[in-house]
Amino acid sequence: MSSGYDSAKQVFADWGVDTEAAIARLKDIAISMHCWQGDDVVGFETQTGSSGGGIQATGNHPGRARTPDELRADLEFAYSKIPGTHRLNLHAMYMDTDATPDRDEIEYAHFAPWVDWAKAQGVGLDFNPTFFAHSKADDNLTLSHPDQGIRDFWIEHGRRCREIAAQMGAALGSPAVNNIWVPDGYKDTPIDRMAARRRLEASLDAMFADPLDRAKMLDAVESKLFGIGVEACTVGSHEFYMGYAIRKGTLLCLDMGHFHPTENIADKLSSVALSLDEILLHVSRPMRWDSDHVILLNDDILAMAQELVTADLLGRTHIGLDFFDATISRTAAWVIGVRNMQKALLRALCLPLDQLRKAEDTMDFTTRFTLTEELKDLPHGAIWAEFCARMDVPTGQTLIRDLDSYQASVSSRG
Ligand SMILES: C[C@H](O)[C@H](O)[C@@H](O)C(=O)CO
Ligand SMILES: [Mn+2]
Repeated sequence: MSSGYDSAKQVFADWGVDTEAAIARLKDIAISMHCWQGDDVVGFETQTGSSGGGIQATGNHPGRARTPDELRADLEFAYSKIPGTHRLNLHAMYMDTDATPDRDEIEYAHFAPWVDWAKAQGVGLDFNPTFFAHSKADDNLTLSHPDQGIRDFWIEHGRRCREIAAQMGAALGSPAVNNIWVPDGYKDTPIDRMAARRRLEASLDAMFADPLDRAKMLDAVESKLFGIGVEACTVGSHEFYMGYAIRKGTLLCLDMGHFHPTENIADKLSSVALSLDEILLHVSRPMRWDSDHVILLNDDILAMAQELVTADLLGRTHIGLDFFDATISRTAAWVIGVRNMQKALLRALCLPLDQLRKAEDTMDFTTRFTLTEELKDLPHGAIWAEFCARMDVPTGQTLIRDLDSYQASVSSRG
């Protein structure tokens, strides 16, 4: 234990905060790190279409993972610099097989190498059907397409992904969240939004028709405000999916990049949690038209972590990340992004909640205000450094050197 931690621990203790309890709690929070930051959302299929689904990684920083083995090596490096044990969020387009199944033909065997790897690494897996980057998604319509044949193709893809996720969860002893995001929408104002939304609802119902064991997999649905090419209407809007998730008992995925820029996503947690058992987060950072910048330790992330703690939602929220930046080291993006989420959680876990609640409950807003501002001066960095030291991961300049040297080792990739 460092003397820096000793004195910081005492500072927090003087505020009534037990930093040992905070560290112990943080150690057990698994964050689902998304595979797609590692290769700019390209995937390992041979069959693709022109549709990017309105999402796009920009930049040409060297070192993009081109194979499952390269991606796994990068992931292993990233996990080795992140304190704790975490999860991997895999997309269906990242199958690892010599076969070339179309999306409506995929099977668990095509992902078995990922499960073997996850078992060896001690990480859990989450999963996502891929409803974009395919010729049958080129209209930016999939589950809500007017053509029944196209809808059936994607329903079959979704069904298979649920089965695959359930097998992953069974193999790893922890339920895999299977998250549905479809790019469906219209560039210009549609005449019949209701028809499109009825089609999406019917397709989801067909996909979810077989109940699967919640100990093995959990269904989640993800809304979006707009994307490139679907500026006028997104069929799977927030209201659509919130209603759907409540009625059908699925998880609702709140992606922080999928709302109007002035909306406070942290504020939504306590509202939706009253009507939902579990929530999935895609922690992200929107900027202008993009919904997926790498997360900073900024006010939005701090607020999100604070809500998870103060509303007691950590036990029923699955924290996933969703960003992709190809202008910087992809492994550094993962490491710094996950660590930022953890730092935000640590700060939230180190709040003197009793004092803050008491001030609010007694309408003493001056004290609440004074407390929140004075607390910003507490030595959070020393608690974080101690956590990293105990978990045997570097901080500061050592971390930067490690990130740089790994990046140098992958820079020659073509
Ligand atoms: C690749 C992911 O499925 C995707 O980012 C989705 O979660 C999303 O947020 C689309 O904007
Ligand atoms: Mn997302």
